[in-house]
Amino acid sequence: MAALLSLQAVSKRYGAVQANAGIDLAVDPGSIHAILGENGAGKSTLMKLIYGVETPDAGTILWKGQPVNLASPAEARALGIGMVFQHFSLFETLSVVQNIALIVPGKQADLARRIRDLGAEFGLEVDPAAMVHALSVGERQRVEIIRCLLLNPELLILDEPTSVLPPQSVAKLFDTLRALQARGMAILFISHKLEEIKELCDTATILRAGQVTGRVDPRGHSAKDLATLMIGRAMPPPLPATAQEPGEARLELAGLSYRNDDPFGVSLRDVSLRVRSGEIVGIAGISGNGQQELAALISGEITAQGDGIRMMGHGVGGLGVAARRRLGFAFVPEERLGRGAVPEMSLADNALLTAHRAGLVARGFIRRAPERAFTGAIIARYDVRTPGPAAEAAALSGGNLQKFIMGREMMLDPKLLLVSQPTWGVDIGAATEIRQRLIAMRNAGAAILVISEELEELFQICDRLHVLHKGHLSPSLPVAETNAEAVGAYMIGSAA
Ligand SMILES: Nc1ncnc2c1ncn2[C@@H]1O[C@H](COP(=O)(O)OP(=O)(O)OP(=O)(O)O)[C@@H](O)[C@H]1O
Repeated sequence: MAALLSLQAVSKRYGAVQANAGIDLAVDPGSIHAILGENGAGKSTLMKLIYGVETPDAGTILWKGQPVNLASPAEARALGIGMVFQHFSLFETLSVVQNIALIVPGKQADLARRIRDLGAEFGLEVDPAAMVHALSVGERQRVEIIRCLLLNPELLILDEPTSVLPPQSVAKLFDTLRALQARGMAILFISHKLEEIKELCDTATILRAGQVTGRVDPRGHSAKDLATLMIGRAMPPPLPATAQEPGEARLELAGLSYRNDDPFGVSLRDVSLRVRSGEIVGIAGISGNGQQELAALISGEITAQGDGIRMMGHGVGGLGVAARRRLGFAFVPEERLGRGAVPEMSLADNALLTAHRAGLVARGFIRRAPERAFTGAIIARYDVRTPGPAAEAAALSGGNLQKFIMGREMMLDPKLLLVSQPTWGVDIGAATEIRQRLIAMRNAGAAILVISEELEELFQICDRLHVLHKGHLSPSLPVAETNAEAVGAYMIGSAA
């Protein structure tokens, strides 16, 4: 059987970084082919070459045996290649159907119907009339996947498609992908979740530092083996999360309600929550159930009237982000590009954005040497793979940017830390390290609130959990006394 797509000795360099070096790859029709590798290994770069976003410096790309020069994604799409990116490319001020109509031909009414049909068939439900800015990350991803499927591609590239999906949707997505595979579609699948790769993929190509270091059938290897192949060394052992007596309350929400005027947003009802010094509290739930609103209310991006929110003992309902940060609050938002970091600014200037109080500014002037030193320390401590503090945030691989933002906020040594999706897109070695650092911060007395869709992660690091469902928060569930089924029942609203 001839390969649908093959790459021969393909290379791509960005300045000092050899992102891909002499890569050979063959993708057969009807196969689900995993690309594995740690953060910065060159996976996204390789996919961009295949999708015509970037052009290789050397090597050949063959489509159905014919050499092709893909000068743009439009050319790749015309051949039958579709791609869903790690960072989404939707216009926030347009509706779902308007976004899709930009790429997929057809009348909007017909498209809306096809979006609903595909959604129902593949478990990718989304309201075609909803405005994109009001959608959660998980919902936006559904829109991206639907947009690709509407063009009937022969090869579908998915760059970490499951990183923001709740477990139920992952299972549904896998059913979708298997159905597409059964129709002969080839799928290139990037994921850091090794269990998923074992479950779904029939081939895996492993990249390390831009080169192919292995080709395996993932079904015949344990997740541990795959991790070792990927990172070139054994995994660090997990840190035991020993319980300790929590101290004073650092965050208190008392009967907080928030009416969202956006018809597609979620209103919060009577939310009560307390996070004390020395504990990690998790917010579980499927995205789009009020997580964005809750995070914005706690961070101060939305200021609520009244005294429903207390931080470090102060009523902060009317205070903005900067005033809350001055009390010792730090925050990692869900969207790393745009809100967590400014893409076109250097890492050093991105560090300055929230860490300016860490001695980086004097009398209104930026102190460049301390700024570089602070940024260098984040890079070293959090193993951010980048040429240095002068690199643009947008040039970092997804996982490395996430490590940078997490590192920046954790280096501030906050009294209270709010983190949304702490290990989104981060490889398995770095994810273990980030979780260990969160536990170490807790042990040193920090109060930490983690919003995550990954139940397994929450069970690993949290002392207590709440579940957010349709804007309503469940009672506090001590992790030692609950299990995934009980939490799952709250997640779908079948437990009161
Ligand atoms: N536009 C760019 N400019 C400069 N360097 C870049 C650019 N894009 C990628 N790089 C660098 O190329 C290397 C490979 O990045 P790539 O995004 O392909 O990694 P990845 O394997 O997809 O990582 P992740 O798992 O974190 O998404 C990284 O060192 C990255 O910093």
